Amino acid sequence: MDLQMSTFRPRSADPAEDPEAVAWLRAVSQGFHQDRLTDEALGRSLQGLLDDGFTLRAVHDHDIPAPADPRRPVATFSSTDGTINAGAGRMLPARLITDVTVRPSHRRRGLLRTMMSAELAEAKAAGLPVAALTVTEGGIYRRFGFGPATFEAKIEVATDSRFALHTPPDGGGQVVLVDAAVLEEHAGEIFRRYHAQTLGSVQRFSVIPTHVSGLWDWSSREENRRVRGAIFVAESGEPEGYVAWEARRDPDEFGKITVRDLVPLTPRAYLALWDFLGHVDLIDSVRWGSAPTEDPLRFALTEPDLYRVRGLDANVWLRMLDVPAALTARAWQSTGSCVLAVEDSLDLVGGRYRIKIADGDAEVTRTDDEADAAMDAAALGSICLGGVRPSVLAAAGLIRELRPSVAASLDQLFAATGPVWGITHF
Ligand SMILES: CC(=O)SCCNC(=O)CCNC(=O)[C@H](O)C(C)(C)COP(=O)(O)OP(=O)(O)OC[C@H]1O[C@@H](n2cnc3c(N)ncnc32)[C@H](O)[C@@H]1OP(=O)(O)O
Repeated sequence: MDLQMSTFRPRSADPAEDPEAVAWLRAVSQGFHQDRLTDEALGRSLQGLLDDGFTLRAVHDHDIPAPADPRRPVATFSSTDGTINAGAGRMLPARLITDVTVRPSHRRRGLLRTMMSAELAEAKAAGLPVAALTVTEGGIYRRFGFGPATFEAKIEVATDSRFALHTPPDGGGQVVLVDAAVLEEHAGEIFRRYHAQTLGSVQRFSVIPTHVSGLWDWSSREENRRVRGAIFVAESGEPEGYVAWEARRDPDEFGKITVRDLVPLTPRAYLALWDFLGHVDLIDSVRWGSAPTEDPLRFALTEPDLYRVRGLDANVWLRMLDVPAALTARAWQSTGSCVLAVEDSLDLVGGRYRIKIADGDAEVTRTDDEADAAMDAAALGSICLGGVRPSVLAAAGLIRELRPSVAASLDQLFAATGPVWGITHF
């Protein structure tokens, strides 16, 4: 095999003018078992990559025998830069990684490792404090120093005649049904405000409003005409949240709603949107895969048993690239200090760090002082936003206490400034 890795940027949204990016996109869709891409899908994908400033990484096998096409990459990878809300409205810059595929004929020969190592080294050199990704399989990325940092609950709520809230929306605002184009128009701005105020949120790519509205479904690469949408409009006339969903129903049976996206800006918008979903006729259950892990809805229901958690998934995995930059970027609420020893098999952030916290800020410096606890880069990625407690990772064997019971004081030190919740998938 004559394998060669390259990086490049898409040049045009016209598939005819960018065969290199087209071959790359075809390889990605093959890797994720998606349908072959039409010209329209290629054009939209290229436009999305251009709009969001993506860099594409590819591995080509120049020795691949005919009739295989040597211009089609055998491995793909892409990245761009975005932000993660790190509390109190502070934004943590992040290298966002996606589109990772390796052709079945070339798997388990180290191509992912080669691409990931190069990407992380380049992101660190470019000054990014962290890298982030969402996973297809949880077993892949810890070895590269990624730890799960934010979580989302898969829930199912029975919406039969028992559905009622303790405090039904009081008339201060209204949920209105909207057409897909109207939902698309508002979804980007509503999410932008959600991102600015929600700890753990990751910036979304520009194609998402079109995707959530169903006007162009990013998975099926065609319009999804089943999607419906509603916006909660406050008394002031300001949109304060939206929900997009798909309903499915067999004749003579009650149907089910699957929420595609639900973005509330206020607690009252959240409850009003749920009150709406809970009272859709001919529907007896609503499923959603991105509920907050501490969900107010469970407590708002007069019959809490209507609320069932079907699963708890990691949303975003974080990889430290610059520990002082990452930890000083987040908001803190306690006072104190600790020394952490960080081990890193990729040699990007290994070492000992003193973390001093006061008045909502951290001062983080390298030190030779004795450490209070030791962990790998992935464990630090998990606890860095406050979405995972250090004592839980200590109990899991992923943080070693070097002073008795230090994990409990690390819990206090690293405590988040609010609920940690992410609803971005990439
Ligand atoms: C951020 C995202 O894009 S998530 C999407 C990930 N992509 C997919 O799921 C698409 C389908 N899968 C694939 O294309 C490939 O199997 C990949 C990309 C997951 C792996 O690519 P490969 O080139 O085979 O991985 P590579 O040979 O570099 O393996 C690196 C290490 O990861 C391990 N690994 C690779 N895939 C997996 C897996 N699915 N589960 C657990 N471990 C894995 C390897 O054993 C190896 O471990 P080691 O170096 O510690 O011994």
